[in-house]
Formats: sequence, C-alpha cells, structure tokens
Amino acid sequence: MTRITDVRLRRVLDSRGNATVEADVLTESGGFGRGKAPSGASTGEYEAIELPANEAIANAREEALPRLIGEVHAGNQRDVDAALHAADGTDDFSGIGANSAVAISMAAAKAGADVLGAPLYQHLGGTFRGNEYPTPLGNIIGGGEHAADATNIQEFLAAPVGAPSVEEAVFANAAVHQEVHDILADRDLPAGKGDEGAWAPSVSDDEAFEIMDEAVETVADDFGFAISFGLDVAGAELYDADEDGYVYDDGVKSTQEQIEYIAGKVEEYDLVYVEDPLDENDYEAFADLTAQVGDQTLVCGDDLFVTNVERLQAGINADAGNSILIKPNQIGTLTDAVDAIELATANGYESVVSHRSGETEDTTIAHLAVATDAPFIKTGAVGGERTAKLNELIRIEDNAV
Ligand SMILES: C=C(OP(=O)(O)O)C(=O)O
Ligand SMILES: [Mg+2]
Repeated sequence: MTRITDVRLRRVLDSRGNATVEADVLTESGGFGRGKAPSGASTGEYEAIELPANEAIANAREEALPRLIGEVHAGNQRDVDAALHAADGTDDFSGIGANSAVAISMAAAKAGADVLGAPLYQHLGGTFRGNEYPTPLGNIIGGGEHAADATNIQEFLAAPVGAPSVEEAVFANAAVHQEVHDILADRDLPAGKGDEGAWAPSVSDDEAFEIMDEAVETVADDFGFAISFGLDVAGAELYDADEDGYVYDDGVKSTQEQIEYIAGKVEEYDLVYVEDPLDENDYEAFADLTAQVGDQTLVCGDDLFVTNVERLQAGINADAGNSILIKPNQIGTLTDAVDAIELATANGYESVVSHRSGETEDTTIAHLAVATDAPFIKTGAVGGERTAKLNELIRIEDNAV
C-alpha cells in the first residue's frame, strides 16, 4: 500500500530567504507526504553535509529516486532511509546532500502516516505515544552566529518547567519574549531580532542574564507556575584554538575558566539547561563540567554530538554531558535521529529535539519529539516558522492532528 510511486523535489525558500529542498513523496494507494530541509548557521564541524539546493536536488534525482520509486515502501522508514544511504554512498551525505536526504526522509514518514490515516507522531512512535509532551525551550535573547552586535552567548532560552500543558508552556514563552521587549524598552535598549526571532540587543552577557532572570520571574508570577531558563552557549563558535580559549567581548577565558564561568552561572541562576558550554572537540571539559553540575542541570551536546551515534557513544564512554540535541538534518535521516535518541535513552541521556536557525513551516520535529517522549523541544518562541511547530504541539495535545 505504501510503495513509493513518485518523489518530487523542488527548491523553496527558508526563513532566512535561502534556497532549501522540498520533497513530495507519493504512494501507490494515494498517500502523500511533504518535507522541507532546515539549515544551520552555527553548524558543527562533524555534521552531515548540506549541498547547495540545486546540486542536492540534481544529485538526489539521479542517485536516490531510482532506489526509491517502485522499490521501497514509505511506511517502512528504515528501508527508505537505508535506500538514501545507499544512494549517497558516503558517510556524511556529501553525495546527495543531507538537505535532500532529510527532506525525503521526512516526506516519506508523512506519506506513510497519511496512508495509515494516523498522526505522524503515532506512525513514528506507536499507539502508546501522544500522552506526554516536551517542554518547549523558547529562544528569547540571542546573539553569536545568529545576530550581529548582540550577546556572545548564542541563546538565552526560557524553560517553563512547571507548565501544566504544552499550550500554557508555549504561551508562557511568548509572554517572556514580550516581557523582555518591555524591559529592553524601559532600559532604552533598542533591539532587532536574530535569525530565530530572539531579541538581539547590544548588551553584555551579564546584562542578558539579569534581564532573563527578571522576565521569567515576572511571567512565572503572572502564569502561576515555575519558569526557569537555560543557554545555548555555542561554545565551538567562541573557542579559538590560536587563543587557546573562549573569546568574549571582555576577554579570553581558558577552558578551566570557561568551566568555572558556566558552573557559576548554573548556580547563580538555577539554570536548567546548558547546551554546548564547551568546544565540540573537548569531551574531557564536557565531562568535567558534567561532574560539577550534571545533577542540577542538563548539559547538552549539540555540535559535540551532531545527532551521531558514534559521537554520542564516545560521550557516554567519557561521561561527557547528560543530554543530546537531536537535529535530523545534522545526520540526514529520521532513522539516524531515532537511533541517536534510543542510544541516549538507553544510557540515561535526555533528548532535546531541535529546529535550526534557518527553518521552514515543516512540523516534523514536533511529531518526532512526541513520538520519542523527548522531555524538551527547542523550536523558538515566536515567528511563523517557529510557531508552526509550537502550534502543531498544541494541536497534538488537543488531539486535533
Ligand atoms: C539551532 C541552533 O543553531 P543552528 O541551527 O544555527 O546550528 C543551535 O546551535 O542549536
Ligand atoms: Mg546549539
């Protein structure tokens, strides 16, 4: 029933106005699925390779379509994704492009769900999933590679950990975003927005910590439940091997100083989440920080693990971090992403399913988070390409998908 009868690929816009790959998958019985590839800016050194959209489409048409059309069933995700790997023939998707691969992988999953008449999360996760929802981490203030002349730390993320529902959590994050706008206005600090819709004021990281603290406290009082916050430091972007340290506007921190700095901020602000606090090659420093604060906060590897089971296994062996960011396009297929989640879960690591800074209106990651019981999802707070996922979570919770 779900045998693939056609795969159509086209170039569409992402949220930054760049070209990305959209895939349509059609099946024998009339099933249809559409997927779009997101794109990173602060990409990890070890991510699967994104090719220019035109090139990715041309290569996938030549290499992947003959292995998919008439050959595999969209409902059998492992077969679809194995065909994509076979078509690619490399270990980093540099043949057909991780952007073509992930768009097709997601489109096939949706076509499989369509034929079943089931929500995507249920097709991916099984019938007993759909009663637990991830807490959304909302990007509120940001800089780094996502905005010029703003904070050094890439993301300050609201974490409505006490929210009684996804809906309340999503609205709380939007309220924190609005509250930060008001605090910035009171302080006469003009701010545009970065790539993910976070405010990008020209303030020091210390001031951003203070503003976040004030904003989450105000909104927590209004909403009546606990809201904490966390960070994506994007440490690999700050680390400079020539300087042998982390380069901030106010100076360079050695690795030891960086560990102490982050551990200090975890204590001071009760941070519940710290992503990529250290460089993507430094498992040892990750392990040091995890030993210090891992019992009170999530120490999450994004550029460190790149959704890759081998890099995650190395982290598990080294006790580096206690959670993993899951970005399907970092590794190229849903099968690879789910394998990473399963390895994480088996080893007591939490999974945080994530968007990219360049996004589309695709909602697959909302379903993936519910399908895998991920405790957190990171997909912004405002902006159409971000609210596409957040609103889909509200619909999933409301049994309206
Ligand atoms: C979402 C992120 O940014 P990008 O997509 O630019 O890697 C991140 O670093 O977690
Ligand atoms: Mg990150």
